[in-house]
Amino acid sequence: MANNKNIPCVVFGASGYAGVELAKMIVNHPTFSLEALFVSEQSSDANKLLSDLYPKYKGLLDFTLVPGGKANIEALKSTLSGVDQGLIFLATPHEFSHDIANSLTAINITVLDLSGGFRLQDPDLYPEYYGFAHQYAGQLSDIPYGLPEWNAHNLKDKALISLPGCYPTASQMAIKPLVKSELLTDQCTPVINAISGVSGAGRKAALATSFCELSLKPYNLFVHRHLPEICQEVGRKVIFTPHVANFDRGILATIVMQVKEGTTLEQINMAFESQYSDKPFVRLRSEAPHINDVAHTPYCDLYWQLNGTDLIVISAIDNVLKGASSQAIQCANIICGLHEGLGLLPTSQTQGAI
Ligand SMILES: NC(=O)C1=CN([C@@H]2O[C@H](COP(=O)(O)OP(=O)(O)OC[C@H]3O[C@@H](n4cnc5c(N)ncnc54)[C@H](OP(=O)(O)O)[C@@H]3O)[C@@H](O)[C@H]2O)C=CC1
Ligand SMILES: CC(=O)N[C@@H](CCC(=O)OP(=O)(O)O)C(=O)O
Repeated sequence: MANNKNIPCVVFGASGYAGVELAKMIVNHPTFSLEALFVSEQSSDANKLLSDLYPKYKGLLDFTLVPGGKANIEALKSTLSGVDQGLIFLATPHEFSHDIANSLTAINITVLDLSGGFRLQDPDLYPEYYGFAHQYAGQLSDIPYGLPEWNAHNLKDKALISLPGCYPTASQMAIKPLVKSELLTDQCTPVINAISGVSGAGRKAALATSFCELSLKPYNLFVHRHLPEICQEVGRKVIFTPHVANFDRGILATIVMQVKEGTTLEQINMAFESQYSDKPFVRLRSEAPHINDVAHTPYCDLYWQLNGTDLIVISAIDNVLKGASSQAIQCANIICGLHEGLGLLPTSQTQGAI
């Protein structure tokens, strides 16, 4: 394993919630080095230090936020052109990622997109769920989906990786083991009720997410853009109702499913254990997780209970970490041939690094 910080990393959207977490994890990573941080060309935060926006990171993240105009992006490309391996993280709005990702891919550079710009394989869904027509329709089915517990084998030597959405991460981690083990009835439509902290809406203030306005509310019933993403990845119809509540971090998803007649608790335990026993970021719990068990951590906590043929699975993650930034670092580690937990877990747990 390389010990030097010799893999340059760039973050677009660095001033946002996902971006600042990426910057922090890269700075603290033993092998990645922070090369540059970008915001939009017109950003009111351009040329400030990231630590000006987040004073708790004074001394750690005193990096300038570069405005992403054409000249600065061309300069970045020329800086990265000679590197052996480099990573560009896009923690930017969906349409911006869609527009810029292909122009950043280059020999020895992998672009990891945290937005939904490339998540859906069916381009016809983009106008309805994302509000723009996809210009790279032919590419979509070849772009690996960065859910490492399921797709680690498919991430290396790729120019562009598309990271899952936050609700889809929590949902798939709960549903996929049961689909793989063929324990769900053919008719079962998983019903997902998920509650997210308000950081899921991003950093820019909005009336609907202000402290006095927000309590706990369902939103985007039947039309949320994560609905087709979850269906695509679990291979069956689901019913998904997102909620947002007045806490800052985390998602707790409660998922109701029907298993086949005669299915035992042992079979369900086995479905989860066989998939996740060697996965360092999944914790199979003996009691229902709370949001605060996972907030500010890179873990997905799972718990289930069976009553006859009715199964409830609870899945909890930090939306900004396992739902976005730490998951991107997990993927980046895998892409670079490192232990997936490097920089995220205690060193004693990442000794198997290549
Ligand atoms: N927050 C979460 O829980 C999750 C977020 N994601 C995804 O990650 C990405 C970032 O999310 P999040 O950090 O929450 O968002 P924020 O709103 O907190 O941050 C967005 C970042 O993008 C920059 N930005 C905004 N508009 C543009 C533009 N036109 N061109 C370039 N940069 C721009 C912003 O800076 P400025 O406006 O100053 O330029 C800011 O740095 C999004 O795609 C989101 O969908 C994925 C999963 C979970
Ligand atoms: C609470 C809240 O508003 N959550 C966001 C989803 C979080 C997220 O960022 O997901 P994407 O990567 O798909 O954008 C929403 O519902 O739009």
